[in-house]
Amino acid sequence: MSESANSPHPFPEQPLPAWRRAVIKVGSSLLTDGRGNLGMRNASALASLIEGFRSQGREVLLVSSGAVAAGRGLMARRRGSLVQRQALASLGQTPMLALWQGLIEHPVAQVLLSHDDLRNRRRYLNAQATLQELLRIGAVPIVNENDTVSVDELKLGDNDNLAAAVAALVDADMLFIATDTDGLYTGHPTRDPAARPLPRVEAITPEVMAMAAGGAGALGTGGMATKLEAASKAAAAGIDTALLCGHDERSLAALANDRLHGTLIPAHGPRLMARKLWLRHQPACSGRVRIDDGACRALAERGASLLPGGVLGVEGDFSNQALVDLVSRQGRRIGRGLVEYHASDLQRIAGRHSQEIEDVLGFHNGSAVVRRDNLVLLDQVAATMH
Ligand SMILES: Nc1ncnc2c1ncn2[C@@H]1O[C@H](COP(=O)(O)OP(=O)(O)O)[C@@H](O)[C@H]1O
Ligand SMILES: N[C@@H](CCC(=O)OP(=O)(O)O)C(=O)O
Repeated sequence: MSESANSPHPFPEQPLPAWRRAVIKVGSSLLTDGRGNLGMRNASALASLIEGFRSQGREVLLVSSGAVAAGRGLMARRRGSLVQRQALASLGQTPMLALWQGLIEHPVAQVLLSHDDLRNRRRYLNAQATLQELLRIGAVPIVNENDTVSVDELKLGDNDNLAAAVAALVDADMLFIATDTDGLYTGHPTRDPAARPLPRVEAITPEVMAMAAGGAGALGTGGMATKLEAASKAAAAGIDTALLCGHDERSLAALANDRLHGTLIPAHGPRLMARKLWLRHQPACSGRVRIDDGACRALAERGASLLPGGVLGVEGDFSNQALVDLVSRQGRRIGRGLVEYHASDLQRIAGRHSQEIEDVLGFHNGSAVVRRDNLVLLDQVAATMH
């Protein structure tokens, strides 16, 4: 097949940025037919591509949708209510994984994640360590949402965003989102006769998001909108994203040669440490720490750690390692970070020299209240929060 039925106008070929570790996200539309039966054809071509990358010494993680659609095929059921879809995901997950296992020669490893796993610092670090170890031993991790417990994700069709989160989690260089259309068009590719291909998108502006307003295909859930959200998060994390058609032979052959027929959304800047990304994407803080002008300057201008001497006061009851907002004397939010001391202990060492911590508290968690590698400034936070 040279041109997808969902892609009325071809995309020009362009070079891909160099990459060594990539996340490839495969949508339900590529793995199942209209009735939800799992299909070998596209999966087989994608598996060959993955094997080709592996033989070049490159690392690949797969984020695969298709569990709900496969479960639906098994039970000959419509998607139904949320709990019915969760049950279908549970039924369809094993056949979906078995499909990949039969096609990928390297060992494949099932990884089920929910957004909560990425929100909780300890679970996040555990997931990161497991994925790194799987890559180290040469396995291909196959990630999906843990649909049994992920209520919102099923409603939103969030595997695109999950793929961006996984790419950041493992410090990937590249995020490939393979779907049933060639890339981003200026309007819905089959419903809008004026829709034109966009081979490169520098920034996901509201105007670009509006192009994806047409919703998802028959089997997918998020449509282009969640793919653009994912690309925006990846770009902010310093990761390039490519949107491409996963059932177009020409597109897959080009990819094997580091060329793209699709949409490239380049990274905005250098890659950020995964730890800082995690800090940026947390929705809420447990408390506030008010800091003086000298501390504000030291954080902003010198990238310094926050020391107890710069702390004016504490609001909220938080434990050590909680995420707190750092605010100026006037109450302006400066940044956020993981705090080394419990709120009540921090209150007692506020304004003191680091050397006095042990005398005051009887113990010592280090000289900093928030260490520089556990801290992000507001302009960095604002860039990706929504
Ligand atoms: N501007 C657009 N450009 C390309 N595709 C679009 C656009 N707007 C909506 N779409 C739809 O998004 C679909 C892909 O998303 P989705 O169905 O969720 O796939 P997947 O299952 O791969 O995640 C396309 O088939 C297309 O119908
Ligand atoms: N976790 C769900 C996928 C949800 C989803 O995001 O689907 P899709 O839009 O096809 O990527 C499943 O395995 O069916």
